Amino acid sequence: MFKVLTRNQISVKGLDRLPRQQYEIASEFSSPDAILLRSHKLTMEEVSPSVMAIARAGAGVNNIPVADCTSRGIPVFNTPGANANAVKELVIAGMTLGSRGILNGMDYVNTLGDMTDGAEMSKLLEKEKKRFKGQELMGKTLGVVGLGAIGSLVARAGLDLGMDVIGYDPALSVDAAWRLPSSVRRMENIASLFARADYISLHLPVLDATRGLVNAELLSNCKPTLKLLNFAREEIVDNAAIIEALDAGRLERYIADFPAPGLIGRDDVILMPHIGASTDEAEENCAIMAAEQLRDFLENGNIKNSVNFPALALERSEGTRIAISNNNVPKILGHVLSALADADLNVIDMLNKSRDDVAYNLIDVAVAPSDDVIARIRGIEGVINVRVIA
Ligand SMILES: NC(=O)c1ccc[n+]([C@@H]2O[C@H](COP(=O)([O-])OP(=O)(O)OC[C@H]3O[C@@H](n4cnc5c(N)ncnc54)[C@H](O)[C@@H]3O)[C@@H](O)[C@H]2O)c1
Ligand SMILES: O=C(O)CC[C@@H](O)C(=O)O
Repeated sequence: MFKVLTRNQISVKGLDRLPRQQYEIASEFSSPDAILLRSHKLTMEEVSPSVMAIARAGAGVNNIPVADCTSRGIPVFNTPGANANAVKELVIAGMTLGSRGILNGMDYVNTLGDMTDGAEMSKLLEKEKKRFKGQELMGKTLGVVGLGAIGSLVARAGLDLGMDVIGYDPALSVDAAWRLPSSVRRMENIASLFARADYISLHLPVLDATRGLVNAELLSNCKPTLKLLNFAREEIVDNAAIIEALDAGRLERYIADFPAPGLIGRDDVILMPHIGASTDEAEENCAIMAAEQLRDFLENGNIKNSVNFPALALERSEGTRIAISNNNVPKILGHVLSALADADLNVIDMLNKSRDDVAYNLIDVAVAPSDDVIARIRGIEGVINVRVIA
């Protein structure tokens, strides 16, 4: 029986992918095998020694101490693309909310609740509506920073709305480049994008390199009519610089999924309570993907969509599987294979891959290894953890 500790509300459709005959799921366990979470800020103190894997039902993993997990040999999974459409749709809403007097107009209408004369109301609305005039998106330039799962959908939506779309992504994967419409013009640097765009939408992860990326310098070189949308993460923008640019008339509007003190209550700021991925569909997609990835790891040792371990999948063969994480240095696999050979254990199939400082191996042996062999493998210098999968 595997024990899966949940943090946050995880869609039942996802949890149903973990059959209850094999999985216990609860929000309290003293020794869980895995953790399944969303935005909960996880600390290493919460990751007991029994934890073998952590799955994030979502894209961003900045709430998980990934480097510490790597050094403990714990793969961290996420669900790339599973909530991308939900975010894209909210970005489109953000662009229209930022361009038209929709929110103020609705607020105004709600002040008329005491009027009883419909004809009088129509007359008044026709007179007042000029206060809520806005601009169209068609023909404007949309800059997309980060052209991955969400950014590429936003870029495509911009084109569909008749916008010129420019993009910046210094680490674009080959797959993401293939997904991108050819009419999206790639900018050499983020400053060029900021200088040209009427709307900018951020879709990049928080990393050391992206923390505070949108700062006073970038905002000093944009159009004063710029509408900046942040549905990525709060940490990517310098909120003080945003407020300063708005106050100085160097930025027209900030539309974000991350409220913070100082931003709330301003006419030129539209804030949402981190609801980019809050749709039935996205929550289900993320939970299903996270649960399936977790299950394949726990039952077979396979790894898909990990942010710190290599992707690796080996068909199950007869025999017993041994999963080994080790430091990515030479000779460790050789020592492991010697330990197996010395115990007369025949290797049926195996796969070994590395990513940065960590290597991961799946080795299928004909006969179940003894505790002594496993102890010997565990004792090899550089081996992080060893798991026998029946
Ligand atoms: N508001 C929400 O609820 C919500 C929902 C989903 C994702 N997100 C956030 O959006 C981010 C992006 O999600 P995704 O699914 O598109 O991820 P993704 O991994 O598919 O795409 C991220 C892209 O950002 C690029 N990138 C990295 N560093 C960059 C830099 N310095 N400048 C420009 N681009 C850079 C990467 O190369 C990649 O193509 C997530 O990391 C998460 O923080 C927020
Ligand atoms: O789980 C959520 O609601 C937010 C998820 C989102 O921020 C993400 O990074 O995928």
